[in-house]
Amino acid sequence: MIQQYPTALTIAGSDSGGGAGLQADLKTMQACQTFSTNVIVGITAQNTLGVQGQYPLPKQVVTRQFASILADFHIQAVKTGALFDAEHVQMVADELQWSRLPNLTVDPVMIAKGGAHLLTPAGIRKIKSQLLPQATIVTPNLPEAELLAEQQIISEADRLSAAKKIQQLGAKNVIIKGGHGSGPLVKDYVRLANGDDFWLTAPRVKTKRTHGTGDTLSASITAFLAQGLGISTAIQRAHAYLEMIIEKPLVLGHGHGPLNHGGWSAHDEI
Ligand SMILES: Nc1ncnc2c1ncn2[C@@H]1O[C@H](COP(=O)(O)OP(=O)(O)O)[C@@H](O)[C@H]1O
Ligand SMILES: Cc1ncc(COP(=O)(O)O)c(N)n1
Repeated sequence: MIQQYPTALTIAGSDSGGGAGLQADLKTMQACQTFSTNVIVGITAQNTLGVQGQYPLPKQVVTRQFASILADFHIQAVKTGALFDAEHVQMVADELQWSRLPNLTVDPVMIAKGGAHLLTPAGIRKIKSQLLPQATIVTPNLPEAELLAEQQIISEADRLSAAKKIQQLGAKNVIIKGGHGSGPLVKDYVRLANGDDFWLTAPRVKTKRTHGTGDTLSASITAFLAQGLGISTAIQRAHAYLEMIIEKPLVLGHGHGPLNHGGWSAHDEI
């Protein structure tokens, strides 16, 4: 039987609040017309107010999920999200290495919007040494880019030099997201493997309903890569999708609320 629908894999943590992590990835992929399988690396007890508990899963539970997925599906693109610690980053890097799955998006999730750390310092070092060399694209926010590039990022020139340093760690393409910046515009900086670069700019929406924005952008890029789009087009379409739904949030929870992933239709122009 020939698989007839674009299919991806997300390797991530579960968010009981439903707005970020694995749950954001699955909803995003569906909205962007790609089917996603999933490897759950750990479970968080979480809501819009913060992360109340983190429970990384035993190695056997993680590797068994990979085996089940790889035995059945033809995976066209992959993304990683919260991976918790060095041991789990290594597990995932090993599975990706031997399975040789194409189109890897690494979202180097380190700190949740509410301030909780979702990755240990040793986990950050492992992402740099084991995952970035395999990455088609890495999608850090500003604090994550500072940690990966080991430099402060204040000016636009700092973003350019940080993106170059992150490429030197092995990631082919880099997007440094600008949500944590200030000013009336949110500016994401993209540097492609061939050295071309560009900015994606959008009006800063005045909202605290930004839980899962990073997961949503990286899952959307993954969905479009699974469909065979080129990296530059996939990034631009993902950005357009995010900017469309961030303007129509669901009013839920008491903290950083979730996005409305289904808040666009396939007929919308993105
Ligand atoms: N207030 C906002 N208005 C418009 N776009 C935003 C806003 N906040 C974040 N974004 C967009 O959401 C995406 C995720 O950005 P960011 O918040 O920096 O990442 P993360 O969720 O990983 O911390 C980026 O494409 C960024 O441009
Ligand atoms: C399981 C999990 N994965 C990722 C995030 C990051 O999302 P955000 O930065 O929007 O809090 C999260 N909060 N929880």
